[in-house]
Amino acid sequence: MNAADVNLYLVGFMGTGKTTIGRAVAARVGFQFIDSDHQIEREQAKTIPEIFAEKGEAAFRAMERAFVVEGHPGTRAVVACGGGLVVQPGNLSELQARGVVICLHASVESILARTSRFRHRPLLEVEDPAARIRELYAVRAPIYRRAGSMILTDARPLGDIVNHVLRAWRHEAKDWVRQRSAT
Ligand SMILES: Nc1ncnc2c1ncn2[C@@H]1O[C@H](COP(=O)(O)OP(=O)(O)OP(=O)(O)O)[C@@H](O)[C@H]1O
Ligand SMILES: O=C(O)C1=C[C@@H](O)[C@@H](O)[C@H](O)C1
Ligand SMILES: [Mg+2]
Repeated sequence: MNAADVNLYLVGFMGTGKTTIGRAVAARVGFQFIDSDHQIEREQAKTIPEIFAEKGEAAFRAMERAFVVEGHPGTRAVVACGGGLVVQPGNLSELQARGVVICLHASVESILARTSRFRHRPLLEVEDPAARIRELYAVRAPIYRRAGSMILTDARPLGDIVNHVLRAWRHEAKDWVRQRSAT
């Protein structure tokens, strides 16, 4: 495969900017943009809060698993992954086999500010969302660190973050192709 066609998967905690950055990066390179949360909502004809309330988190995780295994194209896609998608065993290695994985990162303060504006993240619908973010981030941090190169999205112009992601992706796509052709 040509390095210029390799998929990009954006992973990371809620509110780190996967959807926003992913859409902008896809537009820059003319790739298809896919968001796992949006695709699941479309397929289920329900919002994520409705899925969590009516079917439970475990059912949502099974939908994410199905998305990873069969829900997206082979090449030329930028995929924004739901914040908990790589926490489920096996999903990260599937993504890494299909393209470059980059992890977006942000401080608890930024995440809190960005997620408090909208109420569509059921895991943060608690009395003390800051404590919940710290708690969840602590559990997930080792998994996110393993996922791929980390790009900080705090207090930086969106265009800078997009350029940084593009550079990291281009660089890593060459290694990704090299490794695959060596095996
Ligand atoms: N670099 C940034 N600076 C300021 N605001 C940002 C930045 N990136 C994203 N935002 C804003 O933060 C909010 C959350 O961003 P976004 O929905 O892209 O996050 P996400 O990582 O996709 O979250 P989730 O995992 O819940 O889907 C949005 O309102 C977006 O406009
Ligand atoms: O971090 C998480 O577990 C989640 C993140 C969102 O993208 C959604 O997938 C959902 O709200 C769960
Ligand atoms: Mg998103």
